[in-house]
Amino acid sequence: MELDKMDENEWKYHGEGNKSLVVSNVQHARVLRLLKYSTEDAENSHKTTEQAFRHIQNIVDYSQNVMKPLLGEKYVHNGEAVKLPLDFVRQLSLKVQQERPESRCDKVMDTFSGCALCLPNLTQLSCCCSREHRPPLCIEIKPKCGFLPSSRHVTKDIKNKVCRFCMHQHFKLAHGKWKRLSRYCPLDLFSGNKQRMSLAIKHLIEEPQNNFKIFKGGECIYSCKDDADVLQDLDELAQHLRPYFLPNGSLMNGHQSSKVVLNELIQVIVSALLSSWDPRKTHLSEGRARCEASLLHRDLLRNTNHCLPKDCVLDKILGTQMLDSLDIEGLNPLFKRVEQHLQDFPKERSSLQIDGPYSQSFLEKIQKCPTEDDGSIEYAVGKVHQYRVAMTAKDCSIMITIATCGEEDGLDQSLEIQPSKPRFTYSVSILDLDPKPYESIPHQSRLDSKIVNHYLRSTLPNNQELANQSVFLGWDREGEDCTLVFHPV
Ligand SMILES: O=P(O)(O)O[C@@H]1[C@@H](OP(=O)(O)O)[C@H](OP(=O)(O)O)[C@H](O)[C@H](OP(=O)(O)O)[C@H]1OP(=O)(O)O
Ligand SMILES: Nc1ncnc2c1ncn2[C@@H]1O[C@H](COP(=O)(O)OP(=O)(O)OP(=O)(O)O)[C@@H](O)[C@H]1O
Repeated sequence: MELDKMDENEWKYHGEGNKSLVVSNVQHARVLRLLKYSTEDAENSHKTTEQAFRHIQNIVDYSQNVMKPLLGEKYVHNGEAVKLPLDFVRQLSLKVQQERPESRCDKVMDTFSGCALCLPNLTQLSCCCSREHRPPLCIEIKPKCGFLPSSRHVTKDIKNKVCRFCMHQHFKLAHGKWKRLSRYCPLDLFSGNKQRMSLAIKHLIEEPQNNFKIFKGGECIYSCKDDADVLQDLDELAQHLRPYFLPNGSLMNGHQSSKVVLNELIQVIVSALLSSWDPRKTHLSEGRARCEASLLHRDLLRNTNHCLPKDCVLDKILGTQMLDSLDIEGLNPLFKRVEQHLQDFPKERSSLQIDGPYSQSFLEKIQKCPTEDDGSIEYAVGKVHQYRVAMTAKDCSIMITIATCGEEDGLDQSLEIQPSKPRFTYSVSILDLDPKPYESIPHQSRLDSKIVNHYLRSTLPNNQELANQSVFLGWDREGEDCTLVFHPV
């Protein structure tokens, strides 16, 4: 890529999240990830080129030096910070504007700094040796948090029974973020049990929200529609997938074939998520792997063995998420200890690496953090760093890219679901591995209370937990909507 000869016509809109907008190159398997600002402070908060470049370099360093060692070399692509001509970035911003979903237009793309992150396009296969030349399929899953907390600091028993995602669904529905509840439960996906995993993926397909997308040849063919009233068209999706999963000339009729095709897709996703070269298993603790809100029959939840192949992508993500060992409720006092220490010794902010640099020594602070609280600032900082890394792992996405291949395509990585079925070459990657800001911890604490209180109020009206704890009624001042809540004493 020649940075001084950038042409906006060679790039197109690819997708976006809350913090960044992504464009893909029409010829090469590369994307540019540009940061976004909220429209209110776009004028005031834009950074100088040097500051923006440092910010993006921090993301690269964090991916490379912190997340890659934790998640595994093969899954993480840290990318490269680049400086682009301002004219190119402005033209690009105008070009992509009409493609952007309305729900994301509360933020604008950074057109001031010219800085971006250049990454491989993970919807393409780097070595696509398929002889059939069918465009690769890519399945993107944002799995979210896959375990229940076991921390003794948790004050609400419901947090030991129902997972954060399932509780959060009710809060999101009430606040208009989504129009329907998703039946997906991350604990089913992370269970390692193929039946539970298949059901989790089926629920993601039914209601993708921001947790599931499919790309074909780099184009997004399936995701949550901006008009969330519209139900997903599964037959249309199956039409796209049919050539990959059903042999030519299959006589199956429309609806029947859609079911078969989607089922095959689910089996391929499960196999890719569980694929590992390591024969060992990670056993999951029973109590942390079952969510009472999951729709699965209790017997299935109870009678299954919960384990993940060691080093499969789910094992790596779950292990990193579990660095949050204290839960936000146990972390909060340690965050306050760090805050107090920084007030007393502001110069130590840099040696404690509160805002980076995300170097080898940042990783060491995480890995060498004492297991018991010895009252030290080192313990508190280590736990805060661990929590932030766990937050990144709770918000990352998995990309599974597959292409059909024949018997003769001697491939290193291939998925064979059953000998009679098509074989796929595949790659699995993890994306969106940005550091979560230290300053966001108080927000996490407030959000946690809001989600749990809302869940208790909305799903369990005569809830014993609330009844036991409430002595007087008051207004939740943290809530944007000033909802009536019970205050524990
Ligand atoms: O807090 P959560 O669990 O709602 O996660 C946020 C995500 O919402 P979700 O629940 O996945 O729809 C949210 O995703 P959406 O904007 O809702 O697509 C972001 O990923 C946000 O991260 P960041 O602040 O942009 O770095 C995420 O915030 P962090 O908590 O990871 O900072
Ligand atoms: N390297 C990549 N290759 C292909 N597609 C990508 C790549 N990076 C990002 N994308 C696409 O762009 C979308 C937005 O990227 P990303 O998730 O990094 O944004 P974000 O703003 O950080 O998200 P969040 O809302 O989680 O903060 C992704 O969901 C994915 O579809």
